[in-house]
Amino acid sequence: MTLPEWLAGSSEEAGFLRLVLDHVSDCLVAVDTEGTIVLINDPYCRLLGGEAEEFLGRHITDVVGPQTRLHFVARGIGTHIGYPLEVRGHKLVTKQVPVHKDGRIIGAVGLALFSDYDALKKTYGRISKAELAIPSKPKAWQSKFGLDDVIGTGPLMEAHRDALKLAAAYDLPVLICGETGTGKELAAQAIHSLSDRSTGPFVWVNCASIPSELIEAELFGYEGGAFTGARSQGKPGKFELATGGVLFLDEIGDMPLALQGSLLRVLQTGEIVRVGGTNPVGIDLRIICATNKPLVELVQTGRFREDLYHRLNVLPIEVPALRERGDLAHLAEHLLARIATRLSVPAPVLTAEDHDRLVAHTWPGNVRELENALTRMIVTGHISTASLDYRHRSPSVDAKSDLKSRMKSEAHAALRAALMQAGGNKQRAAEVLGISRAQLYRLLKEQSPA
Ligand SMILES: Nc1ncnc2c1ncn2[C@@H]1O[C@H](COP(=O)(O)OP(=O)(O)OP(=O)(O)O)[C@@H](O)[C@H]1O
Repeated sequence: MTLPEWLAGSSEEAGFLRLVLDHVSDCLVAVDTEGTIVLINDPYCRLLGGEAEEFLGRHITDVVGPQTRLHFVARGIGTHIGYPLEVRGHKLVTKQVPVHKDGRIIGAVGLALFSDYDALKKTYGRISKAELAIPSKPKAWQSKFGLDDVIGTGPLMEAHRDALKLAAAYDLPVLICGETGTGKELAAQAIHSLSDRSTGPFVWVNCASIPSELIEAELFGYEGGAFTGARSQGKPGKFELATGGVLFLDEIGDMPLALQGSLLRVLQTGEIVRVGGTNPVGIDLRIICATNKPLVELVQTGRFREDLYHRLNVLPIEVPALRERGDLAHLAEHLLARIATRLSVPAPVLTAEDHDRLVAHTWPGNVRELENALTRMIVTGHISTASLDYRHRSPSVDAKSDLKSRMKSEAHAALRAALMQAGGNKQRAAEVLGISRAQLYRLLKEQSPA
């Protein structure tokens, strides 16, 4: 092994350290903050098929390949554990950790946790068989859906699935547009699941629902004591949590203008600064945005920054509205089966009359509305869609109070169905309905006798 000056030396300790590093049977490499290799042990040199002198002083990506993240780790994006890497035809599972000195990051070390992928798979199989609990990423960070969950037939849906596959193949920003409930979040999750970042987190932020005074701290994190009520040890923001994966910015059209400026700066510099902090932290993530707002119109009327729009709109995806898709019957059958399984009841069969009713409706709430109507059908035995046509009808003044009470009772029926579907879990029921927890509690309160 050849050591950099700061590790080289003739003392007994330095000699012993060199031997230890070479006798570690796993590959080990260290870089400085520029990503330049400053240390590499014999096992790694053997895997690379060369001598240490050939590799020292070169950038890690030149030697190991572009998919390594060690140079980002050396710039402070955090630790990667279990990061898969293919080096000269060898599949490794690595751990990449920053090296600190006097409270500052001075580089990073990459260590192969497993150099033999097949052996790892066999070990994993044995562990799974023994049903040992393997700690997993928190559920909220994982994408739950893949391309197979995007149900639909016909040319529009085929083109949609092709667009998702294309977006998954390139590590570029994606802007997903479409009406409410069309499956924009589903599309974002499918892209993440299909992409090279699938082992990284999928972190979701709803730009419309976070109070504007909290949104900076939520996105960029904060240092301890940054403001009244802040945790003393500080908190990482969504950008940091999404390191190595995808940050999904839902309802981007509702992002306050001031924050749009901050987001643009992050995208330009690739760094964030926590609220109350001074040190920039490098970030490595992919941004996927979604909106049901006409973003171009928002740009024209000055409510959305044009420069940010162009940064985000690299790979645009338009999710078709349900009424345009032409595959309603197919989708309905599929969803009915899925909901029935979730509720542990047999799936009802749709009659010709049911089909007619479904096709006659315009589905302003798209697939989410269809899911809810079908859930209600399972619970009540009949399809009720009419009152949800409110956006497409103009009721007379006399009809308004009747319409209001019918909408209320529809909302309560939907609430009961969603609670059943979610096994009584209110958070999940709110998600099923696409409303906030506070709205769900309001509905529950309305429903309960005074
Ligand atoms: N093609 C599809 N196949 C199966 N399920 C779908 C499809 N599209 C949407 N869904 C389902 O419809 C519901 C709404 O989807 P999603 O939350 O992705 O919509 P959205 O467009 O992000 O909604 P919003 O604009 O209100 O945030 C989810 O339960 C989702 O699984």
